[in-house]
Amino acid sequence: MFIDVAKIYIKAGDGGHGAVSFRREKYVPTGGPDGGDAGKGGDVIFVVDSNMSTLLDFKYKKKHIAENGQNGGSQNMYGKDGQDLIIKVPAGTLVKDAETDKVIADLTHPGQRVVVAKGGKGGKGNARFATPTRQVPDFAQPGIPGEERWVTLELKLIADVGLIGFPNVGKSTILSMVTGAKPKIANYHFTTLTPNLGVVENKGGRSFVLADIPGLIEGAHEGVGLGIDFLRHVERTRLLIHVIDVSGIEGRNPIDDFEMINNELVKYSKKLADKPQIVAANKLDIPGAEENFLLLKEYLDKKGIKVFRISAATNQGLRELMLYAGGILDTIPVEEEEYEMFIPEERKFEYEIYREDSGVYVVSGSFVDRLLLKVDIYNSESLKYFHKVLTNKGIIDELKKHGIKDGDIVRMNDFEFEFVE
Ligand SMILES: Nc1nc2c(ncn2[C@@H]2O[C@H](COP(=O)(O)OP(=O)(O)OP(=O)(O)O)[C@@H](O)[C@H]2O)c(=O)[nH]1
Ligand SMILES: [Mg+2]
Repeated sequence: MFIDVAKIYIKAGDGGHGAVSFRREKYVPTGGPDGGDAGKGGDVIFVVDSNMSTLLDFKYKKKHIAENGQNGGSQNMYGKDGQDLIIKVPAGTLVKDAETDKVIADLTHPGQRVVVAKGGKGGKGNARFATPTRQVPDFAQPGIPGEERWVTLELKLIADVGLIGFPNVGKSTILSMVTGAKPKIANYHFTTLTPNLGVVENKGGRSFVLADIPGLIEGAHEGVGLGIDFLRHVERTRLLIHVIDVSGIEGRNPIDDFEMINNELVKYSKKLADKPQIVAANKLDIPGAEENFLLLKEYLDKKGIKVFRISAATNQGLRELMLYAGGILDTIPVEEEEYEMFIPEERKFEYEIYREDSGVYVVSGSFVDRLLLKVDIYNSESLKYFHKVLTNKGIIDELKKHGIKDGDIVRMNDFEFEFVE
């Protein structure tokens, strides 16, 4: 089975909590603080494995969770970091945030590694908060939760040239004749159910990777037949070879075939429809094909589209076609795929300030969410730290710009406090 899309849940490890602890020594009623720092949560890291060719593994295993960091201990004991979780994927895997469909990572070359979910930082132990004026810090930092999200994995085969066309026109036959690939070939529609790849070793020319995908029919963009999902695999090619059966044995007109397939391409993506395309008129060994070929050629000549006369079954014209394809490949610029990159909420420094009708100043956003996680609002020492961060990050100044005065109320999520300069 060929699985080329999968949706999985990933979660990086949570940071452990810093410890609150005091030394106990003989004859000393209360020793100094000795609560240790906690460990960081493990990251979730994607790595390209050249031995993998499908996303099949992800059909059964949906949840991928990295280890949490350990809590800090007394006597300044550090908590251990959680272990990273390595997820292996085949080359050509695009990792997208499932919610926004934005791209998190584009994994193309073997060995490539990308951290897709960051482990949370471990909290500092109370020993870290001791200062000359604060000798008994009775608080420590909690750990930060690890990033978590649902991601969609999409596998796009990495080929230079793609074969497209109606079912049964001879796409797989071409692949089998010009590469070492052994795709299934048969005289019925939808013989090919999953894409096939092969390498064209162009002697005296440029070698390239050729992809054969399942056939398209009218309405493919609405899911008719096998649909157009497989077009994803030719999205990254530089050139399309549009295979048309000019024998007419299936009762269709080759010119209509050409238009119909291109119409489906446009409905899938304008970019794909605009890709350079050459036509391979196939099955010229069948009587009557020649006439149809001439009509098709006249039609395509007017459009400036290059057409080749071939018979895949008898290996006629394939070498010229492949040499031509290899020859123009380098003249076609590789289009850098443009996608909207995903920036995790947790990594943005974002907040918003506004004044409610009641007069309360509201500060909200991912920055606030994160800050509140680090602060123990019932602890005065921790609150001083909180105030310091608000000052350093410019939030106090922002509040003043919004006209805040001493005694006004500020609300951050569930936490309200009186503003005092
Ligand atoms: N006479 C003749 N038959 C051909 C030629 N090329 C392919 N065929 C036959 O056409 C039928 C379909 O060939 P395939 O290569 O499976 O066609 P396909 O386009 O891959 O079909 P799908 O996978 O169903 O989309 C098979 O019976 C082939 O033997 C040709 O040049 N001449
Ligand atoms: Mg086929």
